[in-house]
Amino acid sequence: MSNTTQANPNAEEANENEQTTVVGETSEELKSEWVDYQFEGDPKFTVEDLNVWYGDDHALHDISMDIPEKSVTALIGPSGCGKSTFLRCLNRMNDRIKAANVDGSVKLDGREIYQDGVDLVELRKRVGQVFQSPNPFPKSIRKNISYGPRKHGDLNTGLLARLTGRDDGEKEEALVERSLKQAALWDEVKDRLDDNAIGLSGGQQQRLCIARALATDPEVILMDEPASALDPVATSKIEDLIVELSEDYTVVVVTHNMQQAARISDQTAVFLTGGYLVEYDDTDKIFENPESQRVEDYITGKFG
Ligand SMILES: Nc1ncnc2c1ncn2[C@@H]1O[C@H](COP(=O)(O)OP(=O)(O)OP(=O)(O)O)[C@@H](O)[C@H]1O
Repeated sequence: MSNTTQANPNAEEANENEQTTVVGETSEELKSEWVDYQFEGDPKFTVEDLNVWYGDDHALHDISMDIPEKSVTALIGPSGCGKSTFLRCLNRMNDRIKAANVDGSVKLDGREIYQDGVDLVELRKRVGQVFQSPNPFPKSIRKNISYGPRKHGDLNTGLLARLTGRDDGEKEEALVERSLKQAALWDEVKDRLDDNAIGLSGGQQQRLCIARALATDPEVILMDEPASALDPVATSKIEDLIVELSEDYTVVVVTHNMQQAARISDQTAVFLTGGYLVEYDDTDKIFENPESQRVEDYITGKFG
């Protein structure tokens, strides 16, 4: 059929231009090379042809990328380019947004998460999330940690459990201690576990939220601007923690702070305006020698 020619009479000329483009953004072929990040080890996530719409607004376009396990992947890019939308696709949090429509494939350990029959509670247990502003429950520090495992039926505590002799009090103590230690908060709160979490500083609250996410034994932790509401000292603690956690967990972090991405991540994906993934590579490569001119302009602060 000659439909293509009719629809785009300049197609031949365009093709010629593409072939002569060296570092141009018009070459789809080059673009896909820039996002074809090769790494050793297994992918935790395999994302293929992912598109997201909010009503008529096409927020993410044909995103394909593998995310390696037990490492830190940073998602960077200007405001509104779709970083949070992408992050929410990894544990299907977009399902909660009525206007959101997701098309494409996201596999976790090789198994499709966008298919009928996926247990979303189980998925979100495996893929935990920490948000931009610390949001502890207005409960004791201890209860913030034990809430998730209790909800998932992994911990029996409370009056009924005590009355029926199935109280997991000791297990709870161990879990609270382990999670708070993992989140580098134990030493600061061990003597006040029954105090309300709202009384903690912002940085402590955010580490408590990380401890809360860890308490349900996730494999992946998604973080959306986890330090943007914190002062430099608290930010530095969160950054150290992220690097430490990546020894055992797969961490995917959205950040506006490019120095932070450079400091903490192993690989960086750069999204640009309109919801396109433009380049994805080792963090050193992205920050020292990116392929895309637009990525270089963004990183050097020429726009965004
Ligand atoms: N719940 C929603 N309903 C409608 N549109 C949305 C919703 N969430 C995001 N969008 C739109 O989708 C696009 C991508 O937004 P998203 O929040 O994913 O970008 P972002 O890169 O994370 O931005 P920021 O860095 O400012 O947080 C934007 O145009 C935004 O307005």
